[in-house]
Amino acid sequence: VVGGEVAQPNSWPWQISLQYLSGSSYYHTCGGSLIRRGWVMTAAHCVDSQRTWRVVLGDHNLNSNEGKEQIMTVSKVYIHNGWNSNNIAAGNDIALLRLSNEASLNSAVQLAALPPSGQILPNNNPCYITGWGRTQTGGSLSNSLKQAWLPSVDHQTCSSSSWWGSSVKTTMVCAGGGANSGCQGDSGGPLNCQVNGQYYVHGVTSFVSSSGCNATRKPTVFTRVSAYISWMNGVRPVE
Ligand SMILES: C[C@H](NC(=O)[C@H](CCCC[NH3+])NC(=O)C(F)(F)F)C(=O)Nc1ccc(C(F)(F)F)cc1
Repeated sequence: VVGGEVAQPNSWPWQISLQYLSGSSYYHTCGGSLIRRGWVMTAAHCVDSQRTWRVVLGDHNLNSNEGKEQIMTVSKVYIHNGWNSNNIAAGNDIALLRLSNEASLNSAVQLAALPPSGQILPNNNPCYITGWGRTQTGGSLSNSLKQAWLPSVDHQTCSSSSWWGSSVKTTMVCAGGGANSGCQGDSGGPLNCQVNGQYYVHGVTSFVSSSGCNATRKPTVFTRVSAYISWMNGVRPVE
């Protein structure tokens, strides 16, 4: 997250850290959202390589044990059939992770609220991006979870020629476009948008400009969660 501030610990209790095993250590690579006690929603581009994954719930500072963490291994990865790793602009950058155990829900670990199928946010809807991603273009990951104010940008604006043009599809949500943005390491994490006083996860962080995370008129682009509700229900039959 470029800009914004360090979040109050556990104030986004559905945010998870997706980590991969390298040698004898695990490393943060992406964010995600807990959507059922045994299921995490993340980006397909985060998990389209063969790795040993784990999910950390209830975390704030990735480098210290604060006692609220729950560490889960991943038993199965479900990547959207329409995902093409050579064409992120085609969309479908969404995946579900089946956890090996069910999370215990408490003040630090909660389920994300998902929007109704098909819901489209108006322009400039209040939203926050959260994540442990780079804090500057080319910078390092954040040790502590960050949040940044990132109001939604409607499709008409976001797909205009001086913005993202045809790289942005209607199955995506744009947000920001100014000094604040997502950045590498925030992928897969939530865009948390306030609707009628409650936060819903409307986006899965997908891409930013290759010329810089917070490039002007290149808002952070998210997979639009409301376009994938039925796909998710098909993957994980409602428990
Ligand atoms: C460096 C930048 N990285 C990204 O945007 C990566 C996703 C990369 C997936 C492929 N390895 N995502 C992020 O950094 C995220 F945190 F914002 F989500 C990037 O590649 N951006 C980008 C690439 C292609 C296109 C497009 F296809 F539209 F031409 C748009 C943006």
